[in-house]
Amino acid sequence: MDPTSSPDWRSPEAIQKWWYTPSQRDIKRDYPPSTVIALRDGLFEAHNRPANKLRGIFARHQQCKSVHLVPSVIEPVSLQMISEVGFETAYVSGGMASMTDTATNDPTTDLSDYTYDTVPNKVASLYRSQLLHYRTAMARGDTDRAEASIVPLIADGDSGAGLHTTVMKLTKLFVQSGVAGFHLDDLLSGAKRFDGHDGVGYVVVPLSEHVRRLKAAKLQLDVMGAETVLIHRTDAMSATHITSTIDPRDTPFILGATVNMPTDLCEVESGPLRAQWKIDAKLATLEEAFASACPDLVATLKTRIAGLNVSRALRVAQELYPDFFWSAESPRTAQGWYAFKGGIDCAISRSLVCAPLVDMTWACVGSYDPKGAAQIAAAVQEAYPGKWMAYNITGGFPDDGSRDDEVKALPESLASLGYVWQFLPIAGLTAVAVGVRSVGLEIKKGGLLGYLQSASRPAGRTGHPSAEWWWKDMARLTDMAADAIGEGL
Ligand SMILES: C[C@](O)(C(=O)O)[C@H](CC(=O)O)C(=O)O
Ligand SMILES: [Mg+2]
Repeated sequence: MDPTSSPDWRSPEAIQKWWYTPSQRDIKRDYPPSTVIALRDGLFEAHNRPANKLRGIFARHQQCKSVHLVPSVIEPVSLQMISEVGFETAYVSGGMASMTDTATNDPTTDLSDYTYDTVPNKVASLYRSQLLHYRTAMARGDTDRAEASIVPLIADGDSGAGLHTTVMKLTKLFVQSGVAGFHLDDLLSGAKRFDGHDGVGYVVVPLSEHVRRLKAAKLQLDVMGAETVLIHRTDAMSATHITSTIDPRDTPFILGATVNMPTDLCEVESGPLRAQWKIDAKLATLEEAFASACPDLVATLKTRIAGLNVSRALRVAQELYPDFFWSAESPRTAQGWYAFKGGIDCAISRSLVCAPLVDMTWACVGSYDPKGAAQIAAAVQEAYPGKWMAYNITGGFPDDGSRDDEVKALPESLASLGYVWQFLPIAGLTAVAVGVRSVGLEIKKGGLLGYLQSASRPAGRTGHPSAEWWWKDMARLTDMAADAIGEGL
C-alpha cells in the first residue's frame, strides 16, 4: 500500500511512533513531527527495501563482531560481478564518479566540484541495473540470485553541495535514486590541495555547519519517510584550515601566531617567504600558547574559556595576562581561511558531536593507523555504545610497506574495535583498469582466440554478462512484453 494514502502519513503520533522504532530511536532530533508533516509531499518516493537490507547487514556484522569489507563500483557490470562473488554492499565513490560521469563530461580530480546530481545519477543507474538483474533471475526461477542482486549501495554525498536547502535537495535525489545509505563530510567543497602547497591540505567548515548539513539531511529523510542510512564523515584528521572560528567547539584546534609578526601571512609572497613566515610565527593553539606564556594561570584559563569561541577566549586570556599575544587573524590565508590543528583529537571531538545525529560515524583517514582507529572507536563506543562505525582504506594503501600478514589481519582487528563496514573507495576503478588491461593484452597477443580464452568463455561459464544472459534471459523478458502488446490489430 502507498504510505501516503494512509492517515499515518500526516499523523504526528504515527511519526513519533516511527521515531521510537529501532532504526530511528537513537537519532537526536530538535524538530517536532508537525514540521515533518508540513514539508511532506503527497507522493511516496523512498526505496526503503535496500536501506532496510543495509541496516540488517550492519546489525548482523555488529552482532557477529565482523567487518564487512567492500570495494566501490563505477558501472553496472562491475556491480553485478560484485554481487555474484558475494559482496553484500557496494560503495559509490564521488571521486570515481568525478573521473567517469559528470554533467560536463570532463574527468577531474576528487574535489566535489561537479554538479550535485552526479553521484545520485550514478546510483540511479546502478540501482536500476540491479532491478534488471532481479527480473532476469526471477525469470529463471532463481529467487536467491534475484535477492542477491539487490546490493545496498552506499554513496558519497561529499559536503552536501551547499547550504541546508541544497543538502535537502541532494538528499531527496539520493532517496529517489534508490541509495541505501550516504555520507556527508565537513569539508569545504573544491578547496582541497593535494600537494600541501603553502601548507594547505584539507579545509573544513565549522562544526556547526557540518551539524547543519547532517540535520538537513535527516530532516529530508524524515520528510520522505526514508530509512536511508545517514553517515557522518569527518576529514578532521587531514584538516589544515577552517573557514571560520565562530564555533566554540572548534576553539581547541584553531592555530594562531604566538609572535607578533610585522606582516600577516596573506601579505607575503608565495614560496619561501611564506614558509619562513610560518616558522617565525610559531603557530600554536590558544591554550598551548597560554601554557608557555603563563603556565601558572593555565588551569584558570581552561575553566574560564570553556564554551567560548577563540575571539572571546582571547579576551579572557588577555584579561588574565595582559601581555599575552596570540593571533588567529594573522596566519589567515589569502582566501581568509584560519590555520587549524587537525588530527585525532579533533576527529574524535567532531565524531562525538555528530554521532547522535546519524546512524554511522566515519573519520576519514589517508592511511591505516591502528592506534588512531582504536582511539576513535573507543571514544565513540564509550559515549554511544553500539553506534555503527566505518573505516576507509584509500590512496596507495595497503601497498605502503605494511607486511602482508598485517594487511590480512586488518579487517579482523577493525572488527574487534567495533567497526562494521570497511570500504575500498577506489577499488572499483582499479579493478576495471586491471581487468580490461589484462583482457586487452590477451586479445593483442592471441587475437580472437585470446578474446575467447580470456574473456568470452570465462564470462559464459560464470553467468553474466554472458551472451546467454544477454540474448536469452534479458531477451526473453523483452519478447514477453512484445507478445503481451501483440500486433496492434
Ligand atoms: C572516499 C572518497 O571520498 C571518494 O570519493 O571515493 C575519497 C577517495 C580518495 O580520494 O581516494 C576520499 O577519501 O576523499
Ligand atoms: Mg569523495
